Amino acid sequence: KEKAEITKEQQAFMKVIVDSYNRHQIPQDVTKKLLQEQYSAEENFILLTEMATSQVQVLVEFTKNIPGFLSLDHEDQIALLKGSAVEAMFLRSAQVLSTKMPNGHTEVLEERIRNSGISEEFMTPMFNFYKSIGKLHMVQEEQALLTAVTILTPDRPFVKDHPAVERLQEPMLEVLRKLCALHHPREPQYFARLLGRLTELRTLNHYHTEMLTSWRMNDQKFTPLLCEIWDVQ
Ligand SMILES: N#Cc1ccccc1NC(=O)[C@H](C1CCCCC1)n1c(-c2ccc(Cl)cc2)nc2cc(F)c(F)cc21
Repeated sequence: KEKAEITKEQQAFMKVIVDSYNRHQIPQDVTKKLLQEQYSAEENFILLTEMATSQVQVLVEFTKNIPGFLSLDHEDQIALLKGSAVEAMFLRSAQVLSTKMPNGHTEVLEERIRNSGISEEFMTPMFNFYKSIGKLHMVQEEQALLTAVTILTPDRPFVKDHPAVERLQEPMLEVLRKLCALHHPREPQYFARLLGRLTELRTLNHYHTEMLTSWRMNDQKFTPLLCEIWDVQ
């Protein structure tokens, strides 16, 4: 019995994460802009760097609210942020695309992204991921916790104190497991499928530098923050 129930302290813990996730939302202006008109590859790239830059700032604020994160070794805090920023961006983008929109909007949005300037070869892996996230119909709490679980991945490059990160990730995974059972009672494998998406997310990590440098335009410009976070320039 007690295995399934979300305890009082887990509820409080989850509230901190979900409130912070909701508070640190980028206004959905990216979808409004993309739905308004088809931009050139140059304009889309600038929009991407703007969105990605504010996404990193939002990610830092969200991460600071994860209970225990600020008591980690400072260099490990940086390593976790650097290691998860791209995945958090694709996870956020997938969640934006899987948001319920008026009829036809999702198709237009997809079309605009397909023609945004990204090289053809990356479309399939990217949209496969977006589709697989969409099919999960995650509730907001699951989205927030999945993002937190992604950030607190112990085996990121340069993380020194793995056990300390695992100790933070474990309670997160426990609450997420209970949430999945609660919101998807008829899908006992839902939690496992959710975590499987994190593996797919890592493969996108692998593509992202090429996605940016092969954007259909010459000499892409990056903000200093993105040069830090993305392995570019
Ligand atoms: N960055 C970022 C970010 C942060 C918060 C919310 C959405 C974000 N995504 C974005 O802005 C980009 C836009 C930027 C303009 C040109 C077309 C893509 N994006 C990406 C996409 C991110 C990266 C890389 Cl290499 C390729 C694609 N997949 C999207 C899916 C969506 F449904 C969506 F609306 C936007 C999406």
